[in-house]
Amino acid sequence: MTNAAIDYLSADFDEMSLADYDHSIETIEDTPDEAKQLPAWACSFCENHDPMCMAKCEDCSRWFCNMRLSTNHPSHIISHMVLSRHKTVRLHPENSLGDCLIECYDCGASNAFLIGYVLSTDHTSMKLLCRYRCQNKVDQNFDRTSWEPVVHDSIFRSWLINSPKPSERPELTLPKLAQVNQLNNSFNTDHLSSQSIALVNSLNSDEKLAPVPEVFESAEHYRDIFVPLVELEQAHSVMLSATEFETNVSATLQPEGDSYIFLTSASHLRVSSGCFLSISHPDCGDLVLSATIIHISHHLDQKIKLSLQMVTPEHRPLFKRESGFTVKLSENPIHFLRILKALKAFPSTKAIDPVIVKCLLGIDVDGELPVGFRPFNMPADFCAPNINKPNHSQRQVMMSTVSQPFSLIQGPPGTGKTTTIANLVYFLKSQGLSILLSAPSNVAVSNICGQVAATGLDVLWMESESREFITSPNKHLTFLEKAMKRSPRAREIIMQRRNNSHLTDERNNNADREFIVRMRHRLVNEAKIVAATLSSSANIDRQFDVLIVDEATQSTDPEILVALMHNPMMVILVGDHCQLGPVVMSTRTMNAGLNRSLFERLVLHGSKPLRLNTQYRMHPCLSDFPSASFYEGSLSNGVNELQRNRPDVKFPWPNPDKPMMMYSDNGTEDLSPSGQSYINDSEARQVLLVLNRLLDQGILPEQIGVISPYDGQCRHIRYVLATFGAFPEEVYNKVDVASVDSFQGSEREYIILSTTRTRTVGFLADTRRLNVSITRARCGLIIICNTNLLRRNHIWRYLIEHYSHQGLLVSGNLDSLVPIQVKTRSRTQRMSNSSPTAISSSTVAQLLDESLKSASTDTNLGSSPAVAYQKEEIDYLMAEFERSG
Ligand SMILES: Nc1ncnc2c1ncn2[C@@H]1O[C@H](COP(=O)(O)OP(=O)(O)OP(=O)(O)O)[C@@H](O)[C@H]1O
Repeated sequence: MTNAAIDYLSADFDEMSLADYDHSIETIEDTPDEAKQLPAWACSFCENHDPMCMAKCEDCSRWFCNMRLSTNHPSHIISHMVLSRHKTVRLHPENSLGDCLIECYDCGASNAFLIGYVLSTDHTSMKLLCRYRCQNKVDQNFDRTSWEPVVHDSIFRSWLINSPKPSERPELTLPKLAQVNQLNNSFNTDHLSSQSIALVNSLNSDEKLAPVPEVFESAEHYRDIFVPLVELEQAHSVMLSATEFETNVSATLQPEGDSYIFLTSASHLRVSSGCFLSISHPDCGDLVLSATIIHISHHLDQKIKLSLQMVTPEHRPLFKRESGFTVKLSENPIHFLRILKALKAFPSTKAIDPVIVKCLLGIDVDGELPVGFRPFNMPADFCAPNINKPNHSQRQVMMSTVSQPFSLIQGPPGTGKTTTIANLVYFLKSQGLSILLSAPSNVAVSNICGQVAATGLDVLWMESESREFITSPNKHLTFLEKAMKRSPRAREIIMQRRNNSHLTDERNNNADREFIVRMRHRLVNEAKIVAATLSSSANIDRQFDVLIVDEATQSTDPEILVALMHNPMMVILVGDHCQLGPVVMSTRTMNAGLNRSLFERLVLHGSKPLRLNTQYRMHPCLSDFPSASFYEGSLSNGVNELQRNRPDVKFPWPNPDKPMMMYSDNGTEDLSPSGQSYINDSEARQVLLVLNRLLDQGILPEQIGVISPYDGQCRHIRYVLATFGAFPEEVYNKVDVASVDSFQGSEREYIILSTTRTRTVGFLADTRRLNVSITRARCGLIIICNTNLLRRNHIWRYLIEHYSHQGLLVSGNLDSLVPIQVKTRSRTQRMSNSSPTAISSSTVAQLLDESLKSASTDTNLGSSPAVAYQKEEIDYLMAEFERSG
């Protein structure tokens, strides 16, 4: 069962009255006697057993009908497939097509979300063909352009499986979505322990969750609000892992250097670096190969290549297989357990200074200072070696920060958050203070370690042990690398462990482990600057004078509590609440406010963050809109047109002085092959044309980023590039194609954005996602979108008008682009051609607030594609819910 399912159905559940609920339970409980008389093919969600309406899920051998509760709700079979991630469907023997799988006529692919039909040129026959392998290879008797998916608008086409309206079948009691959720939950618990099943059952509770207030009365109050929310999140994570497996997977497994390569088409698992994977095969008995994913790359034909570091030593029999693997992802519960431990200890702990506790709770400290705190005066000409000399706003922000115990630093895109942190660390260290540097994700911790180390300071990165084999920049700063340099014995033990030869002798093993633990203790206590993710900081057993959290707006409130347990007298949170916030899995916890960071809560409560205001990333024409729309026009440009213009690049910009354009495309969205996201083939092909044009001009592929809010579209774009691209595959492989959410914090010279949606705005409506999307490019931005849809949304309409009034909204052939003018609402609301877009800050505040309510977001899994993927599911299901509402 997926979290999205639960969200979707829990949302419905919340809206049911208790009487409805009682009645629905009775209805479920009343059915068994009758159900006994139903044929084997009766729908597992309702009593429908009309053979023409039925489909069998081949992945679990259950039958479902193709009816939906009301317009735009998914049909029962599609609900089940989405909730359970099942994809193969068989028709009933009495169906006019007979007892057959819905599969590709040419290659036999049986993922129903991949299958579509093409008509013969004389319109007398049709063929079922899969989207990727066979759609483009039809012979001349068929019209390739007529290909349409068999699942349309969350239901199988009715010519394939009948789908009467509920009003046509009044005798049927159709279950509420909440009941569908509960029933489906019970199908998916086969792989769970009894403890996990208990957790999962707690998901169906109708207990109302108390909302997160802006201010807490006490530590007990804080604990009582957050513990149930974190426990619910944990339950969602367990449910997610229940569906994270695929059987009958075709793959090859081979050694490569120190690691192993698993090349597979099981691409719908939400893999990300650091995930734990187990691989087994029915022919190999109980042999289960356990491994950590250390690198992921995407291949032609939707294949992914996983580099694995094996945890189990014996796996050779698996090498001989090429199909039939079972692949399962495991969730790591430690993250939630650490947060819960900190929350439960919070009321009685002495580990946090009372003044810092008040700051955390949102209580006014009234001039009180933490024990040992003294305000510093920063020298006006302060500058750390080897990094950028601070600009005026950075210096102002640093001076205020070092004079107070608790600071919020807001860094809009490209304004030098990392540079500011590195300068601050250099100063604070020079004052003899010890510093814990933290962030929600390993990527962010690595980045900050690199900048601080560039000033010549020594940083110890306490990377989690599970990431030992994952390559990342600044690895030389990690504990294991430093321990190996410090002691030959540590080197020997770590090298032995890496070669798995330590597994043989248990006694030596214990002694070795103790040696490493002592070494760890020694290095941590000697270090003045230690870095770790918020979660891993729970393993660091010492106090620090200062806590600095980068990307603080991407972590939930209680995640920061984990790091506060180190008793800092100075806390500095750095982030930007106008960009994407933390991801939470459940709509219920989101509605209660768990997706709001501590930073954001304090800003909403009235704290004014210290804002960095000079951006060094974007061509000035690109920063106009974000500055006016999201930062009250306060952003100034640290770079000028000359520094960002590329006169050597002959690209058909509608205005050569403004390297930006919005291309209006009229393609249509479809469900992705996973059934959980969206693709838009027409936009993907337009991306290819634009990308080729940039590459033709000599732009390096590494300088170009292709982004979409939908992971399904990113995968589809990769396929289109690899299949239809004019350049060699190696060139396209160097172009970063990634979801907007995973691109937060990154930049490229040129960005191509494909917004994908054509029916509903979905989670494009999140203002903060829009902000991230349009602030990644340094030299040029091309937005490919459906303007007819997007103009229905408030903030997107402003953006469309901004482009249109400058003649930058276009359609047609790249060599003869045609400008499009959009009608504006009134002269006063119109955006000027010469001055930045004018949207009042109250409008933006309101939009941001609305976004907050509707947004779902990220954690330490954070910038990983896996999480972006989860968000899509939520979006997909929630969009369905909204439409049905
Ligand atoms: N004071 C400065 N003078 C000149 N360039 C600067 C200065 N501060 C930052 N920069 C440049 O601005 C760019 C962005 O800096 P940095 O990576 O620190 O920003 P950031 O706010 O962390 O970015 P992001 O939005 O990706 O989080 C870098 O190229 C950096 O060299």
